[in-house]
Amino acid sequence: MTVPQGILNILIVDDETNIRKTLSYCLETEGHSVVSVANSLEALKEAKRRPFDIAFIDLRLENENGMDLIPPLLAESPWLKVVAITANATIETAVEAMRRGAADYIEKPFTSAQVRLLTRTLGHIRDLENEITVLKEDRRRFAPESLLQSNNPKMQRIIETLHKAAASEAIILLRGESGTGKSVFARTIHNCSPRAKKPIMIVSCPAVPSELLESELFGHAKGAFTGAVRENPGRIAACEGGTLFLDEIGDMALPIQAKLLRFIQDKEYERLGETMSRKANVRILTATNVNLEKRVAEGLFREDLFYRINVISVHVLPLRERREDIMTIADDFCRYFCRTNNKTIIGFDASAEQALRTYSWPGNVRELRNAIERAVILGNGDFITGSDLPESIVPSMSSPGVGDPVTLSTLEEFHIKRILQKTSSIQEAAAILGIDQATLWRRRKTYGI
Ligand SMILES: Nc1ncnc2c1ncn2[C@@H]1O[C@H](COP(=O)(O)OP(=O)(O)OP(=O)(O)O)[C@@H](O)[C@H]1O
Repeated sequence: MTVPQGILNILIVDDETNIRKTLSYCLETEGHSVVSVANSLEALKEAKRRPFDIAFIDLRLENENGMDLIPPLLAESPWLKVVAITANATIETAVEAMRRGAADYIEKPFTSAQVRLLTRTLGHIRDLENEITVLKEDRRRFAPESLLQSNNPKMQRIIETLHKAAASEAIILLRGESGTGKSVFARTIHNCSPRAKKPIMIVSCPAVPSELLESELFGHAKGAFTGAVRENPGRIAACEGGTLFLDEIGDMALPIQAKLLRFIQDKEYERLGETMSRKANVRILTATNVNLEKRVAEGLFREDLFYRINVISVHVLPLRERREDIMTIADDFCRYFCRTNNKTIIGFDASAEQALRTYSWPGNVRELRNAIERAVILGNGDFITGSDLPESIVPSMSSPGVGDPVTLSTLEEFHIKRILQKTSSIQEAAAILGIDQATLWRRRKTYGI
């Protein structure tokens, strides 16, 4: 279990001065901020004044029942984790405290170690809850409905197909250039499917070295290979009941393709280093930005697997082929990055709009997103201007050459862009650049290409 790093706000409600002192000392030495009170009235007053994460409540307060304090405290702070302190715990008292909303209970006399352990566990739960709130907020900001709209008739048909297919169990193959939003579509398909409440796992095939991809997907037993110091259940097991999204499936090595085919056909697989077959109920979504038919013809992709994953195949259009969406998406990003950077920018001036509308966007929505984020951060006025946009999208700007007064990373970005435009697969581009595919994948994410 991970120990929470955050400071917790803790309330202690106990009529015994000694208990208040010992508990406070124990929790404060752990770095937490503690407030201790002797009765319900003071407890409620404190809870109105500041948000607490955990409350230790003695069930036997001087003239009152601590049990009665639990519901009003929770009404004030629904996230609060209440620990009931009992003198001689009976199952009935513990059950009653839990029924009223306590998260746990501790019996007197208790040790500092018990208190610390309990606090860490509850703090860990609070951390997870906070994380979920942040993720939900992120999801709300990028709500599928607002994301998946297009002014382009072809894209509208594609979106409609995906909405229909989402409800089924069908494997969907998302095709399209890098950065067109295939992963965004995959998440949306999952979120619109009956599996929405279960996890979606995303595995980007080129991002994981080939020799590790098999164990990443299917898991491994302890000692299955050098370095396998503990067992790993794998991503398939981790998204039981949910969806597994295999990004850039065209880059998957042949031996792993064979194992994936078996899983798709039989819903069965084995962990690395084990002979026992395991079952899993997982829907597969895939994406590729390479020509899979060509890879089949070259013997690099199994034909039988290709037919299996090519049930519903959708081509997500590059941004340059749906220019009517550029300004809508740019406006959305502008609003989003203004919120996250506390800026108030009204929109784009004519020069910026002209540049955005005419640029070819080889990095598609990803490149547009990066350009707008940068412009929002750098922009000073009410409007984003052409000069706030990256040099690469302003037409008059020529590519930097070796020896020009530019940074190494600018040169690298331009060079990688050029090579990607000239080559038909990631492997080919990586081979020319002299770096491995995983490195190229990371560079593309960094530069938004
Ligand atoms: N319709 C959209 N609305 C808002 N943001 C989008 C949209 N499509 C893509 N994006 C953003 O663009 C970036 C690239 O999207 P995504 O990773 O889904 O592309 P991809 O086609 O899967 O790329 P790759 O093939 O390189 O994995 C992400 O930051 C994503 O949030």
